[in-house]
Amino acid sequence: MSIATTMIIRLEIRKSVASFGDVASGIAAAGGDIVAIDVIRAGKDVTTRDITVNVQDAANGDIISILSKMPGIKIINVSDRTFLAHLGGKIEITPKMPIKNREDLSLVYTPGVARVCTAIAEDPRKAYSLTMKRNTVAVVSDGTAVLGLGDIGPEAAMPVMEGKAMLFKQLANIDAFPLCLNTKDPDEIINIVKAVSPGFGGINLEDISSPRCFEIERRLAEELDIPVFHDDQHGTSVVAFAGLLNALKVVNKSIENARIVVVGIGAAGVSICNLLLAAGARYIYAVDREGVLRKDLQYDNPEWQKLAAATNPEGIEGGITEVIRGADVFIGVSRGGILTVDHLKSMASDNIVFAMANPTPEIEPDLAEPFVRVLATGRSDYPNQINNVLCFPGIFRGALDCRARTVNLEMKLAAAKAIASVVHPDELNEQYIIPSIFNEKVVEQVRLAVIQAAISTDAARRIPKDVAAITE
Ligand SMILES: NC(=O)c1ccc[n+]([C@@H]2O[C@H](COP(=O)([O-])OP(=O)(O)OC[C@H]3O[C@@H](n4cnc5c(N)ncnc54)[C@H](O)[C@@H]3O)[C@@H](O)[C@H]2O)c1
Ligand SMILES: O=C(O)C[C@H](O)C(=O)O
Ligand SMILES: [Mg+2]
Repeated sequence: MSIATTMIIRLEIRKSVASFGDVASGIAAAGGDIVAIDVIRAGKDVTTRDITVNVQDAANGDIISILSKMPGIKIINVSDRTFLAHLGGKIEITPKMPIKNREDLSLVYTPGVARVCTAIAEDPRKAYSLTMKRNTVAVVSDGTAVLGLGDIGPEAAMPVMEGKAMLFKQLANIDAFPLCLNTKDPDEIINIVKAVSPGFGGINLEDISSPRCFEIERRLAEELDIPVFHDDQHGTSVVAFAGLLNALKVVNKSIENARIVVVGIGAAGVSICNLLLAAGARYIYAVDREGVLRKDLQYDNPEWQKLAAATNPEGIEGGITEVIRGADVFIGVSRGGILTVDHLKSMASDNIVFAMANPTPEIEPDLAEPFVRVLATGRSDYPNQINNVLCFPGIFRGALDCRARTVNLEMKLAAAKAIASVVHPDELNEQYIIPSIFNEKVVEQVRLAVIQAAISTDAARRIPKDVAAITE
């Protein structure tokens, strides 16, 4: 699929050798459409210009290669719309009121602020009413499992964390702060998160590689009284389960009898297997690089050891090829390109395939489509986007609003069912098993379901007014 995009090319034209006309005809020849020209520097011999060009993705490379071969032309920089959207970062902090005069200053800052500080010192619970704590989430990453890109480091992880913060704000009005840590040591990560936690109402762990992520989350959840939620584990499993509930309805199969292959038993894969087991699945086959997990093998990773005992009931040996034969469902949370058309052909009829690796799915959707009944990916440019963004804004909105101590299994199952229920049974079909992230009902319904589940499991410390009104 080619998507029209805009690029800005900064180039120097040496006037004695080339003219702007040469540049314009080069761009036109490669299929680009010039929409703006800015003169950055007009020297006697050399002029520097920014040329804004509309192109089809496919033509991108052609334009640059034609221009770079032209005598007298030097390309200084090329930006596309994606890069331009990231200039200087994607979020900022905005005060709720302006400070216009001394009176305002003495309210929000010294001396007025001191009385508020004292009130909180006397009763720390007041942090929820007198600071931003009730609406803040820390998005914490060490940059070790960023999308499917792997260990690219904390600086390189920032654009994803800023993106998550944008989504928290736009979809659930939550103020989220990207915190990318320059350490991979679980003890140090735990200590840092605990140390910064007073200002936050919740902790969203993101893109921390497995198996380290399991211990980090478990210890933080035990030691903090605010919800700690590893999005790649639970956000992903909630959304995958929501999609699966609806996909199974489309093909008229049950979760209890479906043979489900999950590939990539890292953060997302472990949590998906656990949630599906909790929801009644009996035939799960958990495959990682060394093959399918089996009861008769020993694993260093305690999560794998537990899963091995609860999955692969027949003790099948081998890898994807062996377990996908006759399977009803494939869920990929591993890396791009590991699934083949032959794998798909060997599945049961009316098969369901969720190729969720980002940004490159386990199989190209165009390649898979003819051999799959219900197909979903993690991407926004194909139907059925199964991405954890359908979960984390609503689950945190609910958890913050009822001041939940934790996010427990019941809250996750409730969130998944809420997401699935946004697709009305009349609308349900192969191309529409999961609501769009822009569907405003998603956050609203996930929030409500999560609060109700938190209340009924004693995880809530307060009942929001609107929920109290419904339950009265
Ligand atoms: N769509 C979504 O909402 C969503 C959410 C979370 C993660 N993901 C994607 O899922 C993938 C995994 O994310 P994660 O956070 O669980 O990472 P992770 O590093 O914790 O786990 C990845 C696992 O995949 C395994 N793996 C790699 N290559 C494999 C292969 N060829 N065969 C079998 N297993 C293989 C690794 O050994 C590892 O256990 C990434 O591509 C990520 O972008 C998608
Ligand atoms: O960030 C995403 O788009 C989803 C998920 O958190 C991932 O790591 O791939
Ligand atoms: Mg992630």
